[in-house]
This record gives sequence, C-alpha cells and structure tokens, in this order.
Amino acid sequence: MVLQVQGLKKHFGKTRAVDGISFALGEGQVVGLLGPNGAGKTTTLKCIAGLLRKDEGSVTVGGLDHRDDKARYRLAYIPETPDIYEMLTVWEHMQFIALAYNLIDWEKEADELLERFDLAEKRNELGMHLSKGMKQKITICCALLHHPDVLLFDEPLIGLDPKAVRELKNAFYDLKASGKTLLISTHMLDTAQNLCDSVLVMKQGELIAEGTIEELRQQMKASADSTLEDLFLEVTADDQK
Ligand SMILES: Nc1ncnc2c1ncn2[C@@H]1O[C@H](COP(=O)(O)OP(=O)(O)OP(=O)(O)O)[C@@H](O)[C@H]1O
Repeated sequence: MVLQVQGLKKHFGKTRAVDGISFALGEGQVVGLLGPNGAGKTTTLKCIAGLLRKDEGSVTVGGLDHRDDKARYRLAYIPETPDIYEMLTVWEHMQFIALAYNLIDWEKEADELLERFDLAEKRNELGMHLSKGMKQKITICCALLHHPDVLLFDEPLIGLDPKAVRELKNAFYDLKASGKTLLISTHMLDTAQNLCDSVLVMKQGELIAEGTIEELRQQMKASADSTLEDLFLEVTADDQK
C-alpha cells in the first residue's frame, strides 16, 4: 500500500474534525473522499499532507512516515482555494517548484503542462492578475511538475471552466494509467462514480462507508442500478448515525 492512514485524529477545540479514521490506498488507485459539509475531508487531506499537525495516528507514504523528506517528496496536495504567489509570474511558479524540488530538465515538461492547461499565453502574467480558475490551474501544474506518487485533490473541479474540467479529468486518467495514486475530495458524485475505483465516505469525522460502488450496493442491500448519489444520500442520512 502506498498510502496508509491509521487511527488518524484531529480536533479543533471541542470539534472532533477527524475521529480515528483508517484506510489504505494502493498504487494506481483513484479514490473519492466523500462526505457532507464539515465531515472532515479537508482536515484529513491536510493532515496527510502534513499541513495540519495530527493529534493521533500514523500516516505513511511508501512505508515512510509522512513527515520524512522522502515521503513528502512523493506527496502533492492541491487545495480547494488556489494558493499562489501574487508577485510571481506563471513561469516563475514553475521555476520556484523546480528549485524547491531540485528538478533538472524540467522546462519542456513545464511548457507542456502550461500548454495543456491553457496557461501558455499567461506565462509572463503575475499571479495577482489571474482569474480563480487560472490560479487553480497553476496550482495543478505546480503539483504535477515534480512527479509525486500520491496526489491529494481537495474539490479540484470547482471554479474551472468546462475545458479545464475536461483537461483535469483527462489528467486524472493519465495519472492513474501511469500508476499514480489519487485521493480526491469531492461533492460531485456523478464525476466520482465515473472516475473513482472506490470511495471513502466520511461523516462527523468518522469513516462510515468504503468500497467500490458495487460493494456499497451489496453492503447497503441496494438495487443494482442505484447510483453513487443514491447510496451516498442513504448512508449519510441523519438516522444512520
Ligand atoms: N481551522 C479550524 N478551526 C476550527 N475548526 C475547524 C477548522 N478547520 C475545520 N474545522 C472544523 O472541523 C470540521 C471538519 O471540517 P473540514 O473542513 O475538514 O470538513 P469538510 O468535509 O472538508 O467540509 P466541506 O465539504 O464543507 O469542505 C468542521 O466542523 C469544521 O468547522
């Protein structure tokens, strides 16, 4: 298993944002992280990425603790709100990542990424002059440049135009085909149904369901034509907990 999360807990004051969840993801797996608002998805992703200090539990990447430099190198986190440098140009963001990760011969690939995400013409624009969608796309290009093995996406399809959504979905398929592991937090259940091999469903900090759509149908004794949305609404309904 390339990513292993065991007994992860994180609280904010009295709020148990993540309350002891465990799961493991294998190489090339694309997994949807689902849950109602406030379920703990972002907190989980940030704890895995090391951006939030966990209270308890362990997270390993390729068997190494996630705080180890080698493990961090293998991880990328793409936040819901694009976090870019206002005073750096698009190309300078790519240079910054290349320097941070000691990349060599990265320029051609950076050019291809910018081309692919329609940012080539904005190469010399400052971050402060870009739209939200463009900022989102730079974050994605930066995340892909150092070839991480595990990519954590928080609501990746929000704020992108239809072409960028299509590009990103294609990028997900390419990443999966090249053996990358993707954990994608999303409320877009039809996309999750098409894209993900399996899902993890969180509610109030706990993992309340997991598996492929077929496994969820069986666990919930649902009909063979029930959609992920049907299953999600049933499993997260208030009388379930
Ligand atoms: N920095 C923080 N300080 C205090 N409480 C927080 C903080 N971050 C998150 N929380 C709380 O932790 C819980 C889980 O939040 P989180 O953002 O992880 O949920 P989510 O599943 O990502 O929600 P959404 O789908 O709305 O993005 C919520 O009750 C939230 O209010």
